[in-house]
Amino acid sequence: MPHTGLLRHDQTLFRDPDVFEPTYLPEHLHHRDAQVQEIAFLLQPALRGGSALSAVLRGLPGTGKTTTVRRVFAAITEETRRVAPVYVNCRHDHSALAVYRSIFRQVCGYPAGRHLDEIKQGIAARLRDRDAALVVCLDDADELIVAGIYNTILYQILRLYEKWDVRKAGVFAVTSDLARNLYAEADASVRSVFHPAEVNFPPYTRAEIREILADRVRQGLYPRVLPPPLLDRIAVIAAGEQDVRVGIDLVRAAVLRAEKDGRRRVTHADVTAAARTVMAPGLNSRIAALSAGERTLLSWIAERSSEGGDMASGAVFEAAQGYLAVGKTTYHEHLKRLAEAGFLDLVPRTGRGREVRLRYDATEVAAACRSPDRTPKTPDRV
Ligand SMILES: Nc1ncnc2c1ncn2[C@@H]1O[C@H](COP(=O)(O)OP(=O)(O)OP(=O)(O)O)[C@@H](O)[C@H]1O
Repeated sequence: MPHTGLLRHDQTLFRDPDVFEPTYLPEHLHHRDAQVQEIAFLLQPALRGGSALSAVLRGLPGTGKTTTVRRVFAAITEETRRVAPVYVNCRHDHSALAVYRSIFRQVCGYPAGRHLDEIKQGIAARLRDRDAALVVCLDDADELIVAGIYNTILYQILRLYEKWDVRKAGVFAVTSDLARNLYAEADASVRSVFHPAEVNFPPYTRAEIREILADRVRQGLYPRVLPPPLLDRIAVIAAGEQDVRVGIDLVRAAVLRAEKDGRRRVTHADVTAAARTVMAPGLNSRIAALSAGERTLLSWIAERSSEGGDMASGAVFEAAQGYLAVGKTTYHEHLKRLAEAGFLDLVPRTGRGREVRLRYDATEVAAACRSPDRTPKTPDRV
């Protein structure tokens, strides 16, 4: 791509647009060595010809659970046929038939028929032929709980060996809901065969997110399209959201905006506008879900924060007295709820008390509090 003048309509800033797609599997997995090792360790017995082990994988959205499992599964598939790793997205496949059809397609290599028993029989026959142990990753397994089939699916997969004379299967149940205990959700008959190890995926730090994004930018964009300070800014926003996916979406949206205007470089304004479209819908609907009291307090905190006021929790309470009719207990309950809902952090201070720190741009929050059902208006800055 030439580097002078405006972009022609047939030119693009994307060297490889696929790397910004949700289904893209990155070549290099950053900062997940410990988790890769734990999963590889759990697969060892099956690789040596024994039973597969199970695990529960936990971590907030965008902490790399899916990517890590898919990377390890891809490596196994290249290496051996003694383990049959299968990935099921339970958001898409949340009926028993859909789950088994997905398993069948991946184990057998062609689409399944319509009858559940025949599908299970087909899976078992292929596993026996290959002398392979089945390992099923149930991503977003919570969806199976909601659909009321979590226990049935686990029970049937984990006891497949009894009925069909195959090696014992393993299940990797994945959740991004940290309040959910996928082991406790299993009933007694399942727990007698489900002894999952727990693999945790902590949120990435800002520096880690920046590194992941820098890698993606190097692969997906032409040089100099995204200036480093803007990449820093995007990493800060994504780290605030504790979700690398937000960063990837922001890069793509900002570059598309520059491309649409025929420019060769992303600007601050592009990132601001991208942040509005990528994050505002979520912010608005979450603010709309707050109680009136919580929303009023959040709006007050946003205004105080944008004016540069003292954000010590006690100072915020004192200052709010002339404005909000809340007692201390209610104030602390509201604060706790706002922190749990991810709008702010309560950061311990040296000395006493805690500091109230907004996770979002204060102007965005104040605007969204005023009209939670509409996209907030923000000045053109990042
Ligand atoms: N360590 C990493 N290295 C490179 N890319 C990563 C890494 N972790 C996450 N990503 C990228 O971030 C995005 C989100 O990752 P992923 O889907 O694996 O997260 P998740 O924890 O499964 O999220 P969810 O719970 O919402 O399904 C993907 O585009 C993925 O490629």
